[in-house]
Amino acid sequence: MLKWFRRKKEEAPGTQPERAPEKAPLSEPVISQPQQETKKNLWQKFKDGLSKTRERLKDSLGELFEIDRLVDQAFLEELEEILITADIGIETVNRLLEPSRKKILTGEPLKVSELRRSLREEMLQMLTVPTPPFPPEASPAVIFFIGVNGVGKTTTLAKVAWHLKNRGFSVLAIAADTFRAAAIEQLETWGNRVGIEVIKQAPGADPGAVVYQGLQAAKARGTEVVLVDTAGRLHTKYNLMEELKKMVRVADKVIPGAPHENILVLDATTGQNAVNQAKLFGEAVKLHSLIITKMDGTAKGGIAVTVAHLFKLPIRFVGLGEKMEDLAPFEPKAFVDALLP
Ligand SMILES: Nc1nc2c(ncn2[C@@H]2O[C@H](COP(=O)(O)OP(=O)(O)OP(=O)(O)O)[C@@H](O)[C@H]2O)c(=O)[nH]1
Repeated sequence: MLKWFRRKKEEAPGTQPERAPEKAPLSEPVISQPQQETKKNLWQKFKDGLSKTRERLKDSLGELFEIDRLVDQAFLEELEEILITADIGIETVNRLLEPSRKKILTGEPLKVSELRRSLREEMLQMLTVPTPPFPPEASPAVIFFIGVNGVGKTTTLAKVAWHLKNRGFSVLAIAADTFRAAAIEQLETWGNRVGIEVIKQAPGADPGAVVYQGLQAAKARGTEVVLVDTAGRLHTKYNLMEELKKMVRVADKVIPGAPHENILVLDATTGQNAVNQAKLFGEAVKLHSLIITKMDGTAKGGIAVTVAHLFKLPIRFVGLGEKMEDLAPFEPKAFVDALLP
């Protein structure tokens, strides 16, 4: 749990700063005592946040796994059903149980304890996707927050900004959801709370123009990380995707290679809908990673396994509440341990 975010280069011993620290906090150690405490709390939060999903799985799986007998077809079917109720999609469940099913089909004896081990291994493997450093190693690192309305994009952007700021990065946010006036206001409120600058224009302005202005500002100020809040709803799906593509083009024009990370934000409570959203946005722009929000309020946490499996994208963080500190880095092993009995 120690490597949430990559360390700032200037804080690594023996390396020269890329840029002189601008403010006092930048010279402070990355992990101070209170932050260690926060980490411990977050670790607990991560487990607590998954409790609804765990309870759903644990009770039924616990019962099923209780006696270490030989597994048969009926057992597999029951297991399949239980996994599906935690919102692990059918395709993913099939993949998770494939090695066990093969054994049964070929008449090879398979004990419950072996199946349990295999399920754990398969799930862990599915969730272990190569995860590049965060924030990306570019200066400024430009990160787009993408997703449909209400999934928690703005809140999550603020949480990430808060964590980055605590780790000494200079951060700027761009309010590129100009479709809804309230979205701009919401980001501004969060910006004040977190203590970061928010670049905005009037509601209805061209989001590409806001991105352009924001990135120019970041370049001029030497900001290290730029977080871009994008729209989740427009008049039509076509417009939404075209607008997103345009913002990407603008970003790349101002800072070649930007955006360096497009994070798709998904709401765990929407279950399988998340799969359609990932498909839709993935068709429009390259997605680099996922953040799954509202894990605290759902028994559908299994959706994390499904999206990681289907889209082979790393899950950066999970949202565990509405406050700034309610964001935890996603740890595949901890997730599997917390979920399976
Ligand atoms: N319980 C819980 N609530 C969350 C979490 N993340 C966000 N929320 C809440 O979800 C609601 C929607 O969050 P927003 O950040 O406004 O979502 P958005 O995707 O930016 O939505 P638009 O601005 O409408 O596009 C808010 O009430 C948040 O407080 C989370 O991890 N857990």
